[in-house]
Amino acid sequence: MNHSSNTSQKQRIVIVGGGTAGWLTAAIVAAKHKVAMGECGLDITLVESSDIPTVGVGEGTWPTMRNTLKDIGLSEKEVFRRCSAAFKQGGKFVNWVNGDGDFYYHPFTVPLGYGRVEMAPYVGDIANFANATNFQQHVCERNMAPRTLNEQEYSSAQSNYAYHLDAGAFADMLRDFSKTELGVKHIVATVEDVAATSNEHIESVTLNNGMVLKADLFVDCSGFRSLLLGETLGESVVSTDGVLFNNSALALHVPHEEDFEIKPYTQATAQEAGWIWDIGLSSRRGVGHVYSTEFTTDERAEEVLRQYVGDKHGDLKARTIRFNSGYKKRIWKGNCIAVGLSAGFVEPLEATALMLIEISARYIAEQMPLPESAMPIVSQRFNKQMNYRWQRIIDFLKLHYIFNQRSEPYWVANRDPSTIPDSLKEDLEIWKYRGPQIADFSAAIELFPAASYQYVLYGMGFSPDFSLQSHFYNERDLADKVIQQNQLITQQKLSSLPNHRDYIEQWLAS
Ligand SMILES: Cc1cc2nc3c(=O)[nH]c(=O)nc-3n(C[C@H](O)[C@H](O)[C@H](O)COP(=O)(O)OP(=O)(O)OC[C@H]3O[C@@H](n4cnc5c(N)ncnc54)[C@H](O)[C@@H]3O)c2cc1C
Repeated sequence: MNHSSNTSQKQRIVIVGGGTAGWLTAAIVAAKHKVAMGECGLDITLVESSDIPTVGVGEGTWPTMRNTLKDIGLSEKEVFRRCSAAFKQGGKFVNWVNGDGDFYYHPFTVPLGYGRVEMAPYVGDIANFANATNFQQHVCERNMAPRTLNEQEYSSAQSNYAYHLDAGAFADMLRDFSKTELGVKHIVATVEDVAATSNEHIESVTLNNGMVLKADLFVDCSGFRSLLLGETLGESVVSTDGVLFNNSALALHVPHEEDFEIKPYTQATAQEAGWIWDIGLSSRRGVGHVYSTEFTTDERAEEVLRQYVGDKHGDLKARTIRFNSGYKKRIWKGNCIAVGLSAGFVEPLEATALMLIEISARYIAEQMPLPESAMPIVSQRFNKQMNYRWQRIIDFLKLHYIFNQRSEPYWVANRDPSTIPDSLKEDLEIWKYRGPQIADFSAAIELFPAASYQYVLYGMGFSPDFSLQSHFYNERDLADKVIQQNQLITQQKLSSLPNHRDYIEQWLAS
């Protein structure tokens, strides 16, 4: 059967892959164009194999996911019900400095006074920056929800927040909603052959049920394999080898203990040759060890993970995932764009992958339908933006490693100056004298604001020498007021916000 014979003036998008990337892309594009109403110029088909499993991890999001889900038309309560979701208000990094129980937070809410007064020079102990300028760390340490039951769903008026979601359930929910509400066509079959007329143009994909699908745009969401962009069009990978060392992960689903709390943040605990993520859902925890096989063995990595979760979970089966850390040089090539793992992957330390999927899908939605003649321009612009974003992500992830004082070979190698990208070295050279400022991140496509860099850098104890510009820092009164105001806001939050688990249970019961 040749679907191209089904002539219409609509442009056809074929998405290969039904993991989170495939379904999020389908949902975002279909919702934006109101495909279900049938009047737009797009036709979207998603084909996924029932024989090739999804990666099944990826449970921490960015705050951007709130608007994404809202725009798709999903009720937040429904998302919580179906995906055993919980709130995420930031990341807590434990043992990243010297491994003796030290920790710092990267909260999602910016420091108080941000954009008005540079607070760092006025905070006595720089490592205490997040605590002195932001309430969210205090709220997280007490396992509180980001809002009260009186507030509307999706309301982030009190605190910026994201989600922890069951990855499998999330893709299933997006699939059901995309099919029933958004007009996305779904084919369960395996792509067996990809016909390309050049290394810039995919003609069609042939499925194991005999169907041949043609499209104006093919979206490669086939996961690490990158069937279309990588295998067929041969696009090369920009590797992060020598900068980010991790290439493996072991993942576990850990049942909750009795009387459990749900942590409203992702905890990343540094280990001898990697780090362990701990993500609280309402139904269980997702726990995994990300590590480098250059510095440890799989057996030792599993031992470390099992020590972390404790003996009582000794019967849980861990799943090993290998990855090549890096990203495709051209993520949109000809009539093929890769979204998700097929476009690239680096260790999930700041949960950047789903956010990049949201950005890519939104870009597709904004550009399509598109005459073929304009595709080279649009793809070139996209590639330029994505290259910049990937480089910024790599720099930001590396930042978490370079001020460690740990003695294990993995950590010593991680702080070796030869492993630090030049772009990050340049930033650090400036920040030595004044710390990261908003103007350093002025690109419209910037991902992490100066606040994120401040939380991580200062949290690790990096203290700029503010003396060269001391004449700028004559706002002690204002800064003291901000610190006092933060204490007041913190007290208000601590006395009004509910416990995270209680909130979810009561909200879902109402
Ligand atoms: C250890 C780890 C932890 C992570 N943690 C986070 C996190 O906390 N936050 C975050 O944002 N991201 C995280 N990620 C990334 C996140 O998991 C992925 O970005 C997300 O799941 C999207 O995956 P995907 O859809 O691209 O690929 P997959 O889930 O692998 O899906 C691939 C799809 O392609 C289909 N397919 C493949 N070949 C064919 C074929 N020939 N024919 C038809 N269909 C085919 C498969 O059936 C499947 O449906 C993590 C990743 C890893 C490895």
